[in-house]
Amino acid sequence: MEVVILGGSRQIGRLAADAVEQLVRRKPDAVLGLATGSSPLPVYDELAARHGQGLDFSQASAFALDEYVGLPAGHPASYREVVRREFTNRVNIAPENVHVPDGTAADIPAACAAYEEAMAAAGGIDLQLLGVGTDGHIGFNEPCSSFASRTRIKSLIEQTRRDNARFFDNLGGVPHHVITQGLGTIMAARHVILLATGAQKAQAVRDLVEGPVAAICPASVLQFHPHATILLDEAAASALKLADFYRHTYENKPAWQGL
Ligand SMILES: N[C@@H]1[C@@H](O)[C@H](O)[C@@H](COP(=O)(O)O)O[C@@H]1O
Repeated sequence: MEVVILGGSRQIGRLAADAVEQLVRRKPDAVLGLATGSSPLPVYDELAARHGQGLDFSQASAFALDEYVGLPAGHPASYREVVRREFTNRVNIAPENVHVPDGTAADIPAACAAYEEAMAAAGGIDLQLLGVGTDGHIGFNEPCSSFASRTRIKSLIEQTRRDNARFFDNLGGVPHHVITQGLGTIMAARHVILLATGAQKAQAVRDLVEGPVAAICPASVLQFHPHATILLDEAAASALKLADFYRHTYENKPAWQGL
């Protein structure tokens, strides 16, 4: 796990975009894993700007992490819409190469299995962007999710529904159920980049980076990932014991090393 502490979300967006750009230039048909929420927005802004300068996504494909169950097609808070609005419509990824779990499926378990199959058929996720919930969730894998889990239906805890109510008219509009890639699915991505900003994430960041690996903090499973990068601002890093060590390590890293 590499922890990088940066000045703010612009810098975080640029560094994550550098990793995406290097991947897409090296492997034009790269498979990207997309997160929603506020944390990845600076990355998408930066990638949209770079697309304007010629960065080509025409052969790339993308898989979203998760989706609410039961929102009508076109609902502005559905992740299918968010992914389209915030990223894929702003670059030249072919619409048929953009995948989001089907939260309207009549047969949810079958839709989840089909999603796993589509990821496998695409060759697996090359680079997975992640945010983190204040309770340590990644995707919508709430505390005590199985580390071996694959894409499936989950229930949201109230804290997550409250955190996400800002995207809906009111708390009552936030679905109770979601489809999410499992922790096992996320762990199969070849590189994961988790982004966190703000003091409200400091405890979750401390737990995931320096706490014991425990299902009560689902993101802590990333300590077992062979290539996990954690990009933080100062506020999100404020509870880390070894913050100075992470700064020193990153500042003294050979320039060719990349993320
Ligand atoms: N399902 C998403 C997560 O993928 C995201 O990481 C989290 C944090 O969101 P934010 O980045 O807005 O804090 O929100 C939602 O619950």
